[in-house]
Amino acid sequence: MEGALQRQSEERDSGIMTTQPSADEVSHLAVDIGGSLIKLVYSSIDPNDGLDDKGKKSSEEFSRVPNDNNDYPVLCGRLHFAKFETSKINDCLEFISSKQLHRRGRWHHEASGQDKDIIKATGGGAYRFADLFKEKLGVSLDKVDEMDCLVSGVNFLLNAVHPEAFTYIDGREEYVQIDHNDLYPYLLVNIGSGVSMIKVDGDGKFERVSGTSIGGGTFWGLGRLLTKCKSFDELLEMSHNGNNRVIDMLVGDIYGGMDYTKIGLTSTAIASSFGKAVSENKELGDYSPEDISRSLLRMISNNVGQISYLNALRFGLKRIFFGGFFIRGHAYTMDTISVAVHFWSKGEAKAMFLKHEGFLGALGAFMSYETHGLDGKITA
Ligand SMILES: Nc1ncnc2c1ncn2[C@@H]1O[C@H](COP(=O)(O)OP(=O)(O)O)[C@@H](O)[C@H]1O
Ligand SMILES: CC(C)(COP(=O)(O)O)[C@@H](O)C(=O)NCCC(=O)O
Repeated sequence: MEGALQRQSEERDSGIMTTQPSADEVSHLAVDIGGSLIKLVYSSIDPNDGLDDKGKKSSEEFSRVPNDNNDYPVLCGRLHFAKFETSKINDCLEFISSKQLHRRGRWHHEASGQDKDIIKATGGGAYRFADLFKEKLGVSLDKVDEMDCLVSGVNFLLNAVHPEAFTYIDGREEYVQIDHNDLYPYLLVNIGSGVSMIKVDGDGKFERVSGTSIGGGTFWGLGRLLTKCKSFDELLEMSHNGNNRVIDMLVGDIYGGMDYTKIGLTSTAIASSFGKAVSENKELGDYSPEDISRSLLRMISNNVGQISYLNALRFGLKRIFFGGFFIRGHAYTMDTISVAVHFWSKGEAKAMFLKHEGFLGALGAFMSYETHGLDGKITA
């Protein structure tokens, strides 16, 4: 599959994809309504669909073929992904309505009328916005647990999609060959608005072992307040050009430019995030938004990396998969998390990232059509 899905999904911030299946071809829609973003996953059956005007793939094909009875399992055809800001839920509803994604097409003529008006939904918004979906689209949300969805989403990706997981070391993405016989246990760290850490022992076998409220929402919320930037992408973009050393207090700042070798800290290690702002007689406006964004991104990525490692250590886990839209395939974020995991584990644990990072929950909800057998099979 060409490029990272992250890049494809960025093109879809407006919710507009290059090609759309017709309503007749849409088979299933699932939504994950989080604290910051709504994620949609829907499938279409037409094999020609999903190609943009340049003939490139704009969505992902999952090649489950009809079974012996000539039935199509839910997860067949082409999957489409879209996302919206949760604060713009009306745009999302408009998108679903204009594409008739909630009206399953000709493949579902045999599904009962009641089943047709139900869509699988996960995330807190499945509760918060249930009435709105009913009012605006006339559909009921069949709620699926968020943690269940994250785990089934990631297990599906790790087992069925290659390449999916990759490491990010010294500025290089390297895809990881997953050994299906040696996948479990692992730690899944989902960095959404907040952060959940889940020890996964198998299909449907997991425990949420920890979490932190210092996550993607913190980066975006604090960043917006401190830099006055207008979008998450702008904030992330600014971090590219920033220098965290302007604001962060380094070990060298405290130790007169020296390393603190005895406890393994180099002079360039951050001793205190944002710590320099205390000792300098400067106001917020004296710092560049780029430097602020860089320090903030580094602080949060480092913190998540460190807590993740500590939880991996707690349970003797060597592999940590990071998901959630905070990552956004962003080089500096992945680098900071990788370095934190490497540093704290002394190279024992490995940070891995996922191409479909932000769609784990939505994919899990999508797959629950199959698991829960809402209408299970589609007769061709
Ligand atoms: N376009 C965007 N708008 C807002 N936040 C974004 C955007 N893209 C990435 N993010 C980041 O992703 C986080 C949300 O990640 P996500 O996995 O969707 O979590 P949630 O389910 O809580 O919405 C935000 O808190 C922010 O850090
Ligand atoms: C409550 C949540 C599961 C909601 O998921 P999200 O919308 O952030 O993806 C998540 O924000 C979280 O795990 N927060 C951390 C709470 C804590 O453990 O302190």
